[in-house]
Amino acid sequence: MIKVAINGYGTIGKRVADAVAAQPDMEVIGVSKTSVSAEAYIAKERGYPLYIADLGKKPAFEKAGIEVAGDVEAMLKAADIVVDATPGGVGEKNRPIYEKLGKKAIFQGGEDHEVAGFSFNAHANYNEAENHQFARVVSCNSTGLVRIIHALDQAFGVARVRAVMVRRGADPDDVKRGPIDAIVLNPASIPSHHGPDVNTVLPHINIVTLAMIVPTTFMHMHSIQMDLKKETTREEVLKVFENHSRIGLVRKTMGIKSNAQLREYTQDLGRPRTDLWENGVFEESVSILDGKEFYCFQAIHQEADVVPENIDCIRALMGTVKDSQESIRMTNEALGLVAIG
Ligand SMILES: NC(=O)C1=CN([C@@H]2O[C@H](COP(=O)(O)OP(=O)(O)OC[C@H]3O[C@@H](n4cnc5c(N)ncnc54)[C@H](OP(=O)(O)O)[C@@H]3O)[C@@H](O)[C@H]2O)C=CC1
Ligand SMILES: O=C(OP(=O)(O)O)[C@H](O)COP(=O)(O)O
Repeated sequence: MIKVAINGYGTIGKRVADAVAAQPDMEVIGVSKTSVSAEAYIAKERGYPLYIADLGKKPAFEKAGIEVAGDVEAMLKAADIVVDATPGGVGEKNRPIYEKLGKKAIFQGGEDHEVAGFSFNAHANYNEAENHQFARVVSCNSTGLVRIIHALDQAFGVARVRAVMVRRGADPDDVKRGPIDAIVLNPASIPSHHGPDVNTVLPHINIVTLAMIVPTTFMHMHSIQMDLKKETTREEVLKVFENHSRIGLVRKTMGIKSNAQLREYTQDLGRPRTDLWENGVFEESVSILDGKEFYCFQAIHQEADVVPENIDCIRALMGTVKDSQESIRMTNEALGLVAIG
């Protein structure tokens, strides 16, 4: 069993912890936080040993009825590998301790590529991970882009990508963030960081991205155009998506035309935390013009799509499963991830 520590038990960390616990070849040896809050009670409820960054805060946790197993360093020592899901920028500060203890670590998209020196996506570059000590799972938007670009690149070749990201303003629990009544260009300059981020995994792709944020909390929406190298048809493209285990199709007949309806659907499916782990490509939007111009809209659930990627990244870095498709299959089966559509 691979012993996994999750440093940072927040939006991403709590999902990764549950995903690790569901795998047949992994166990959660601890999760960490800095302060007493609702998520500390969830860790207790799930039976995950809770470690804290500053042992000086132990009395506050104990007063709240939450047992503290030790400090973060103790957690790291007990682990084979750590998933660092601390807020963006903190991972970089944590890197020296992983180096000191000689632990493998996975960083998230809030860190720069250079923090790990290797950026990861299970379908695109699983086999390049072995022998690395560090990897970074690219951000939620970049993960969604890499999946669809790589799939079409494998099938038809991709000459160039132009994409617009309409990004959710905040996660559902993030009461301090906005916007409440605005469409904010984020950034106003072009390109947004997503294109260069895609290039950390797929360096040969010609891509330009634009991004803005809007007052929603559930899912980003992408408007994507790609020029393909080989002529194809809409039907052939849909087949590629149907055969991809992390690209789902929001069928026309479902009548879903928004993130809100898609959320209702994942909730009704009984997905944990309503998570949409796969890309949600809107079938009706999938278009091929002049044989080579591809268009679509896709929804990306920001809290969820990186979760299975973190699980595959654990196996890829540990070198325990050599075949990417086998790891992806194991992860999906343990999560109950059967792509929608
Ligand atoms: N949320 C999203 O939509 C996505 C986020 N990401 C990336 O994932 C990473 C994590 O983001 P997210 O989960 O949203 O962040 P959250 O703020 O939800 O969670 C961060 C967690 O880290 C804990 N923490 C903070 N500092 C430390 C520390 N020094 N040592 C140990 N634990 C610490 C916090 O505990 P406490 O609250 O007690 O301080 C909290 O549990 C970021 O890089 C982000 O960019 C990637 C894809 C999507
Ligand atoms: O990784 C994400 O977005 P990104 O792909 O736009 O960087 C997550 O939605 C977190 O983004 P945030 O920095 O707006 O919290």
